[in-house]
Amino acid sequence: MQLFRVGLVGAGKGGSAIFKMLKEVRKVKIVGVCDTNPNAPTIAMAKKEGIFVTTDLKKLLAWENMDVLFEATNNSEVQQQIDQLKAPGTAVIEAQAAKLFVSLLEEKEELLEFKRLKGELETILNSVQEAIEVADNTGIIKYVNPAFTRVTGVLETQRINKNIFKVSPHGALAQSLVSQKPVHGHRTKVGGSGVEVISNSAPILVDGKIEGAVVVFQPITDIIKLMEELQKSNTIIENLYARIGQITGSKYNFDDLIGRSKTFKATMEMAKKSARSDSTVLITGESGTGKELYAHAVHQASQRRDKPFIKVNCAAIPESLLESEFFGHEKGAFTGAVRTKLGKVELANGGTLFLDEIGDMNLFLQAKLLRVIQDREFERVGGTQTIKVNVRFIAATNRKLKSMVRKGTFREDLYYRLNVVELSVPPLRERKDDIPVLTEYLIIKFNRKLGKKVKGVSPEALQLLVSYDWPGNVRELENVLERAMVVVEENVLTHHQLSQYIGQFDSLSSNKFAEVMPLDKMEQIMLRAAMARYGETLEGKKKAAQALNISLATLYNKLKKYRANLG
Ligand SMILES: Nc1ncnc2c1ncn2[C@@H]1O[C@H](COP(=O)(O)OP(=O)(O)OP(=O)(O)O)[C@@H](O)[C@H]1O
Repeated sequence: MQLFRVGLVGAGKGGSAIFKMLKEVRKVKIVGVCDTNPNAPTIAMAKKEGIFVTTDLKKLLAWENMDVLFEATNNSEVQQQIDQLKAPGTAVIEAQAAKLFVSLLEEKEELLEFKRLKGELETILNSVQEAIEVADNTGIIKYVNPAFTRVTGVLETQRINKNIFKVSPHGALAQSLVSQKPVHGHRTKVGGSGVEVISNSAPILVDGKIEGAVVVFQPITDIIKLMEELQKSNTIIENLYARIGQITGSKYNFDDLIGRSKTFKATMEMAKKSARSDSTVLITGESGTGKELYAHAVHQASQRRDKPFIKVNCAAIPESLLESEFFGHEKGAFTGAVRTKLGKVELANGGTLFLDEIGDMNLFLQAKLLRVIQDREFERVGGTQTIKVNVRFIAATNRKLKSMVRKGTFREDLYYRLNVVELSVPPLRERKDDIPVLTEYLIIKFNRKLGKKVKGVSPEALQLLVSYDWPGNVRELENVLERAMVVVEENVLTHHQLSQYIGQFDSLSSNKFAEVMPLDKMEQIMLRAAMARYGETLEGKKKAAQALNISLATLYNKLKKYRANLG
């Protein structure tokens, strides 16, 4: 900013008034004050401000680059001296004209400030994405910004000087002019363009008097359409989540777990305790001991009972699909990913994720699972967005995870993350007291399923069941009883009937084949053994197919072929 360098001669009353006036002007710098009286009032004021003061006029006039000199002595001798000695570029202004000089300076400054503001405002108005339109208090349109034309397709020349009450009588701008109040979120079509917009307007009030109004608007066709679509999608998602909760809720509760032995009761106690917390649970135990049943029951008794219970069988899913099965994938993440798919982790949000056969999970996925358990967040395959979830984890395995950790096939950190609460389900041979009650319970269950009226087992039959070791645990007991009940005519199961089915698992698994037999017979025996071991459910068949190293489809074909013989 260019400063006017001024000097003052005469520091009396008049000089003092000029001094004060000049101090208020931003563009003025007082370079010196002169008075023959060193005690004149302005001399003290100037000294205080660090301004040069002198009693010798020559010294003040020696300032070369002084633009203006104010003469406030009213002394003609002094005036003459000034005329003789001042630098040629210095203008002399008498005290009476000081006020005029200052107001001219101020006006100039205001003009410059106005120009600057106008420039700023123009830049803002030109660069905003929203359309802006201004009308005066009679409704004549005075201004539209470039975005107005971009949004509406109406040229500035077609709009300026039109009357808003004619071109957009129902718009927000017209409303604000009439009501002298702001209008918010007004949805309308811009007159003459048909473009749907959402607008906000406000009156322009100067000293309480309406001078016009301004409206700012955006095209809403796209925004609203997208919002409506989004709202629809959100409703669908909410409904689907509710449906997932209903469909995937756990099927069993603690009442479905039968037993009376001490070991059974201790396991139940532990399981019930874990249901009251939200900790991760690792259920261990041999195949068929009821690990999955416990997982369902823990979820069912927990706070999460109304939320999904999602099961992943880590052994049944091909390794290549496991990651996407777990975490889902984005559309186009890989060939065949035609749409975005939610993974089991996401589906289980709010509820429980049951990781069955966790010992069969590969190391790569173990690392990914660890992150979800630790941070409760993950990304879909092919996705970049981090998704947060609130999931409780329950894992189960019949493998010895600790020795897998030692061998390096199971991550130690994951093992400890999973094993917050360990629920170890003992094999049936270690809780033989449970066999009579389980038998009773299963007979009732199969009576219902098969439409039979079996009352129980004979004392010898019970003796047989209790003395047997049940390598396939409760599942094997279930299979033996069901097979016997399918064919039984009487209402009591005998030793003879049960002994036909009992032990198949044992003899087959201990590989006691002495005789040579036709291969198709051997195949039948193996099929029967696999079905006895894994059960007739879809899960069981999947496991059987895996154990036999054939596809599920082949298993179904073979079962169909040998159905008559398999009984
Ligand atoms: N205490 C029990 N009371 C009633 N039924 C039981 C009990 N324990 C197991 N079962 C039944 O035994 C069968 C096998 O149980 P489950 O599938 O839970 O075993 P698992 O330990 O998960 O087996 P795997 O390791 O092979 O997956 C199921 O039909 C289940 O209902």
